Amino acid sequence: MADDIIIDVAHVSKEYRLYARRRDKVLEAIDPRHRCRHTPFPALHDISFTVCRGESLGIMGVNGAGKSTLLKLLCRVITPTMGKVAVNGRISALLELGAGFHPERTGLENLYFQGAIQGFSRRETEAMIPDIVAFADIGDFINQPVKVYSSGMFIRLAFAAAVQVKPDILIVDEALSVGDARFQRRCFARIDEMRTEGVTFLFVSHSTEEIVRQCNRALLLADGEILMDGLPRDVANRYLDILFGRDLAEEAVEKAEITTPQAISADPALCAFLQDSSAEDRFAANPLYNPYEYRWGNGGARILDVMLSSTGDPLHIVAGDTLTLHVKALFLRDFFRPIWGCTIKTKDGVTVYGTNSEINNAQKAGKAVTAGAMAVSSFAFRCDLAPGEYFISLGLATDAGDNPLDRRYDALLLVVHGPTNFFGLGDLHMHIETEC
Ligand SMILES: Nc1ncnc2c1ncn2[C@@H]1O[C@H](COP(=O)(O)OP(=O)(O)OP(=O)(O)O)[C@@H](O)[C@H]1O
Repeated sequence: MADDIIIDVAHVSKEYRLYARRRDKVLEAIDPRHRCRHTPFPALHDISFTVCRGESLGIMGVNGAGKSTLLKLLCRVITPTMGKVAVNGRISALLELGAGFHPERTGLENLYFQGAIQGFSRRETEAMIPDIVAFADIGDFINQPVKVYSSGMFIRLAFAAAVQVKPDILIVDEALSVGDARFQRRCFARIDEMRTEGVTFLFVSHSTEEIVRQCNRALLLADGEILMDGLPRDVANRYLDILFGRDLAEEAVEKAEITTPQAISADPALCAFLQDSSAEDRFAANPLYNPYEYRWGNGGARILDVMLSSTGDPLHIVAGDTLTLHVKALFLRDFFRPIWGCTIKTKDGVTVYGTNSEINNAQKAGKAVTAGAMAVSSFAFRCDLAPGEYFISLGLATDAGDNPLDRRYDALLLVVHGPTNFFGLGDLHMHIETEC
């Protein structure tokens, strides 16, 4: 294995055995005449990838895709049916909640026990314990049997122990999500420190945003195979695609009899925008357009065009300008209450703000439409963002629980210029007063 490769998974398959009845498993184990009383279930099929030292790899996939199986193979909790897993370093894993903790033993006793399992002497474990206890911050519960812990306490202790043993590879499953927000923030801050120290990080999460934020590479698993290996944002988009489908109905556009909105405006550019009844997609001609947008939806409607107006110069947006995004869509079916949405994210995927006509109580935006209707919704806001680059996503959905009609993720790039008198992402217009 090359020096910088810390994990090498080569043609790995994992087959579980499913038994119709519990006694079949026992019979199979003890009696050679009953050797085949199971149905094989392939959880992973011919998986190959390598991870380099210092990489942060996110793993996504729907329930049952094989994520936990893969992590268990890496941690040697289970062995592959075929193929080879090579790991070149110490792994610390936070897999299933409290895995490895004995319920009848106290937190402290479990720490000594785990230390011994990991190959530390009692003295070494003793030296680590004050830091573990301080990080876990569960007070006197450290002396209580872990069976009385809440799931949050469990994960606090498990995480504190996992990071204290100075691993080369830290593996975190969904487990962290049971910790409260403050603890999660401390965990991710600690993970950040470890990553800058060169620790390799493997992270399974259903939160695409968290993976985009924490990882520099991502794998997408589907039905036990690697469907995609790439940049977290691209992989996250593909994952959302699997979750919600992507079947825009091109032919329906041709069939629709189009009616344009009646709105008029004093602004000639806006007037032209409103009256344009073409069913053509005009995004590519917009100066804000991001050609790497990710689009998906069930084709019930199409977001065709967008126009940005501003109290300042729409081509040079300055923090504090009031902006309006006019979004035009063509509906290809009747909808009782379409929901128009808009989200603003940083370039690395952190949502700064998102809303839609439903939660925003914008009754007029959500009024019924018939097939062939073109409608324009406007999203007006004061752009109190820090100078920087942001992606705007637009979406149309219904409250009927179907897939979104059309979603255009990161469709526009908004560049905000300064100056400002704050730091952070958004201007809260803080007022500072001092009395002496
Ligand atoms: N011990 C087992 N015996 C039989 N089948 C199993 C076993 N463990 C997992 N499986 C099956 O293997 C498949 C992959 O499971 P795995 O837990 O790896 O998926 P996952 O992607 O982690 O899912 P989730 O997001 O729900 O945690 C699933 O269909 C699951 O039912």
